[in-house]
Amino acid sequence: MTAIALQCLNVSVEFGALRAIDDVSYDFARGLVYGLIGPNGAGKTTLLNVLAGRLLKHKGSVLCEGQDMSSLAPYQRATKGIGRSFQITQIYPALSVLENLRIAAQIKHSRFVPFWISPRYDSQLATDIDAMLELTGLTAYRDNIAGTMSYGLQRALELGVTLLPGPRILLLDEPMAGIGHHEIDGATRLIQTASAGRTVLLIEHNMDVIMSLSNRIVVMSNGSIIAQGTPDQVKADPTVRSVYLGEDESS
Ligand SMILES: Nc1ncnc2c1ncn2[C@@H]1O[C@H](COP(=O)(O)OP(=O)(O)OP(=O)(O)O)[C@@H](O)[C@H]1O
Repeated sequence: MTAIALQCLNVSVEFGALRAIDDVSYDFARGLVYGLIGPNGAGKTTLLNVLAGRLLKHKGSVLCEGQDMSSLAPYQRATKGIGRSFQITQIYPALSVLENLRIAAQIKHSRFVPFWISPRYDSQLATDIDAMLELTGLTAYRDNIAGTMSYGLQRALELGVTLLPGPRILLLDEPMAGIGHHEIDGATRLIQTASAGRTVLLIEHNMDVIMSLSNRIVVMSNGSIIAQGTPDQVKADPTVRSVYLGEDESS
C-alpha cells in the first residue's frame, strides 16, 4: 500500500472567468490530519468537492491510494473509502437518530448481503450502529428525532453517518459550523477520535480547533496553496501571517 492516501495533480477549476483552483498539486499522506485554512473564497470547499467527486469538471487528476479516480462520481469514491461531510448538515431531520444511522449502515453492507435475508447481517448492522452511537455520544438520544436535537448533536450524528460506511479518508467541511460554544470541546474530541487511523482533510474556521486537531496545515489563497507545514511552522510563516492569520492578530 502506498504511503500517499490522496493526491491532486495539477488540479484547476474555473467558474466562468473565475479560477477557483489554480494548478494545485499536493500529496496527502496516509494517517495524517490536514487542516485546510485560508480566507473566504480561497478555494477550500472547491478543492474538497473535487476530491469528493462532486465537481468533475476540472483540469488535472485526483488519485486515491495510487488509482486515478478523476472521473468517478461521489458514490463510487465512497466505495473506494472516501467519506465526506458538509458545511450544512446532511441528515434526515424527520427521522430518528437510529434510523439515520441504520440507513448509513445499510449502505456499508448492502453490496454484500440483501438486508432482508440474513439474520447475521442484521446483528452485524446492530453491532455497528451501537458502536457508532457510543462513539458519537448519542446512545441516550437514539430515539430522538434528529431535526429536534441541538445543532452540536446533529453534527455528531452527521459524523456518525459519515463514519458508518468505514471510510479510510475523511473530508470534513466545517464540522463545527453553527454549533454552540459549550459544544466545541466535545465536538473537537469526537473529531479527534474519528481521525484515529484515518487520513483527514478538515476545513474549519476556528483556528484553535484546527491547529489542535491537525498534523499538517495547508494554507490556500486565491485558489493556490501558499504554505504548508506543521501548525507551529505555519503560525510562524510571515506570508501566512500577512495573508490570513494577521487578520486574527488584533483579536
Ligand atoms: N458553483 C460555483 N459557481 C461559481 N462560483 C463558485 C462556485 N463555487 C464556488 N465559487 C467561487 O469560487 C471561489 C472559491 O470558493 P470556495 O467556496 O471554494 O472558497 P472557500 O475557501 O471554501 O471559502 P469559505 O471559507 O468562504 O467557504 C469563490 O470565489 C466562490 O465564490
